[in-house]
Parts: sequence; C-alpha cells; structure tokens
Amino acid sequence: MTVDLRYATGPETVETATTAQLRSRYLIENLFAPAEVRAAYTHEDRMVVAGAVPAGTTLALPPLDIVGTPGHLDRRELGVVNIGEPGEVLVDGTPHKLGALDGLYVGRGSDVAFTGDGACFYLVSAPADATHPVARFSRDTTEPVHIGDPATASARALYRYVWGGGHPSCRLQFGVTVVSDGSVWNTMPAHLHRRRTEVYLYTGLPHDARVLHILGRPGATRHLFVADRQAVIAPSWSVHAGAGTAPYAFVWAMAGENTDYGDLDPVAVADL
Ligand SMILES: O=C(O)C(=O)C[C@H](O)C(=O)CO
Repeated sequence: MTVDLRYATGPETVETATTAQLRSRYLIENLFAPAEVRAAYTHEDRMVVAGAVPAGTTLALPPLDIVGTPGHLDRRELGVVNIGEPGEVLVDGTPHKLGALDGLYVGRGSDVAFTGDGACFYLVSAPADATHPVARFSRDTTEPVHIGDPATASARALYRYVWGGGHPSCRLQFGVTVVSDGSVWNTMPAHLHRRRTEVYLYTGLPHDARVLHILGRPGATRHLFVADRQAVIAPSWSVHAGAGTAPYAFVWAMAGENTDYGDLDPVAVADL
C-alpha cells in the first residue's frame, strides 16, 4: 500500500512557498476511494490520517511500512469518524455501529476492520504507550459546545469525543465541529498549539464549494482552497482556521504532549 508521506516543516518556509508547494506539504487530497484504505503519514507528531471506504467489502486497517510494526495499532491508538452513511467498525471482531459523524476510539493493540455499503471512515492514529478501552461516541447524544456568534458569521457546534475531559487517550484528541447555517467561519479567533499538531478534514461541502483555509504564523499567513473530504495539516506553529463558501463540518484531530483540549494559545484577530 502506498502512503502519502509528509515531512515536518518550519514556519519560515511558508512565506516563500508557491501555492503548489503549500498544497504538497499541507493538503491531503485523495484519501477516499471505494474498496480501499488510503493513508498519509506526517512526521509532525507522527500522525497517520487515512480513509477507509468499504463499498460492500470488509476492509482491514493495514500495517504501514513507515510505522514499522506488524499491526497498525501495535504501538498506536486510533480515532475514527464516519463521514458517510451508517457502517460498522469491527474491533477485535466486535462490531460498533457508526452513523453520520459518529466517532470511535480504539486503544493500542487492537485489530480493526470496516464494513458498510455507503460508509466512509476517516481515521487518525498516533503513537501510544498505554492501552485504553474502545469507546463509541454518538453525535446525537454528545452535548455540543456552542461557540462563535451569528453576528460574526462564526456560530458553530463543537462535538468533543476524545479531548482530555472524558474518555482517556495517550496523545490523541478528536471531535467534529459543525458550522451553523448562515455562518462561515471555523476557529475564529484563531489559535496555535505549541505542544501538538492538528489535522482538519473538511466534510459536507457541496462539490463546487470550497473552504478557504488559513495557515502559517500569525502575521504571515497564507491560504489554501480546500474541497470536500480533503485534509490539512497544521504544525504546532501554524494557525488553522477557515471560511466556507457553503455549509460544512470538519473533523479535528490532534496529537502531542498532552490531552488538555484547553491548552492552546489564542491569537487575536488583529494579530493575524
Ligand atoms: O471551530 C473551532 O473553533 C474548532 O473546532 C476548533 C478545534 O476544535 C481546534 O482547533 C481544537 O484545538
């Protein structure tokens, strides 16, 4: 299986990069294909992001040569969000049903497989040094945190699945944010995470719409136009925020030194 490999980068490279260079370093475009698992590996906090689209088959989470262990999760933990129709994730043979935007945490050491005709699973794994139990998160029963304001076109609901305040993990945090009708902005005002890497996967965008995603150091930002089901890597020195030309949601996932969701450095709009 080919893995899309991304090296770690420094902030100074962003200001002089061409658009093509920015896209090849930070944007992950083709994670989802029928009856395949596709993966990208970033050296930023050694996160793996992947797509599994069973399309009527049963797809196993494969080992990756770059990870270097016989099983993908031998030394890793996994977050899964279903961005398609309902499907099942088999963890050591036990099925866990996931509806649209539901999540699943899988601890170190498990074998995982995916089924479901219209299901489309987004996966994030990160190194783990302990084993925590499997946990399912339903978007319908997770109490969202409402942030932003319709007056600034930034109202959104944040569904935190693994975030340090509930189910335990080693390094991984993830959840889903749904931008409210009439709002366009995510993560504005923006912030940085000195102690972790974050990856956003945009979902629910019409095919002809885009999210204008902002990256880079405050005061020296660039942008990428991002389509549905594409992901963007935000190294620890980069803001990560965006405005959509149509309604959208996104899966956010982080890995780093701690699992404290509130450990972030806010950036005032005027400092961007
Ligand atoms: O819309 C938002 O704001 C977010 O969803 C923020 C992410 O959860 C995030 O950046 C976590 O650090």
